[in-house]
Amino acid sequence: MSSVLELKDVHVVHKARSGGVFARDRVYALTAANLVIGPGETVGVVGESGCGKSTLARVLVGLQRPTAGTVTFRGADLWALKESRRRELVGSSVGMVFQDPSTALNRRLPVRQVLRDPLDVHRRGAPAERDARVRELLDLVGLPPSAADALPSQLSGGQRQRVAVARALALEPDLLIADEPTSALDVSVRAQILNLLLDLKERLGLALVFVSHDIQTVRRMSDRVVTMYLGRIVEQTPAQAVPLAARHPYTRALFSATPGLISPINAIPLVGAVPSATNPPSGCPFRTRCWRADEVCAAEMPDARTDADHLFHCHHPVAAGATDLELIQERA
Ligand SMILES: Nc1ncnc2c1ncn2[C@@H]1O[C@H](COP(=O)(O)OP(=O)(O)OP(=O)(O)O)[C@@H](O)[C@H]1O
Repeated sequence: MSSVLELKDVHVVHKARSGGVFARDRVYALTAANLVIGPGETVGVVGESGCGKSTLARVLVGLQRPTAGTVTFRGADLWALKESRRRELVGSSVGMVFQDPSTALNRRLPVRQVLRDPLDVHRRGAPAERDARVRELLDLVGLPPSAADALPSQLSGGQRQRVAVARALALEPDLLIADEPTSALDVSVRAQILNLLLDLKERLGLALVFVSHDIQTVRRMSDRVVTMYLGRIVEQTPAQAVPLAARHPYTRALFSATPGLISPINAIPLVGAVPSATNPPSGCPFRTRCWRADEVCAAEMPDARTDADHLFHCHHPVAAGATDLELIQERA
């Protein structure tokens, strides 16, 4: 498959922020991540808080340099490039929409300048063409031309997020990364922003990576669901087959706990807390909370197993099509 972007065996290790017990403590934010984003594809990323979703998003948009592994944009090894070339490649291939448009946009600049900035930095077209592009971008995200004169603080949260989307699209990227793009917005405008992203994706043929706590929305929006646990991608499932076709016990538990899906009352319990990312368990990261785990899971990280376009890391996967009730009974 041709790819817009590819991660191969990517690791991100941070020094622990103050509060780590020892100065040498390391946080394993992303471990051995392999991911291929195809043209026009929507990939949804799910997992509990702290599992590495934002770190993955930052790697995908070239904001986070991996500690190890390769990030390939349009066939080029991103971090092997000179800085100027890397900035140019990232700028023209990928746009990012952050969680909170109030902090993501410079409050002192009018919207016109917010949108012109990437065009100026990357010297796109003559000045008159840049102004025309600003008008085009506003139209693309459903804002009137008069919005160009407003300061971000004069706009509503939903309008600000539209400006943020327009800025992300300024250089005509192939890929848009949206990290929790609606969680800072009023419930009433969330659907509008999600619909805008889907509409733009269709009209512009964009690939979209959508990170969210809201797994129902991820499932609805995506072609493929990527499940993360403690810094690892543990499963990649075609979205229309989630949750019943998911084979990783964690994906099943995560989705069964979502109201409105399959069994809102009889959720598979996720017992215990996520272990610390400074001291992840040996073997499979989920094994300390998994009802199927045995000594093999403690000894070895499971290799990727594939089944058509489905991929999972588990020594003891659940049967495809097993119901939540069956899994709850098995667990009891
Ligand atoms: N700059 C950093 N320095 C130290 N640790 C970090 C840094 N950035 C992230 N981490 C840690 O790396 C792990 C992954 O963080 P990340 O923000 O990617 O998770 P997340 O899944 O996006 O969480 P959330 O859903 O709460 O936003 C966490 O343990 C986090 O505390």
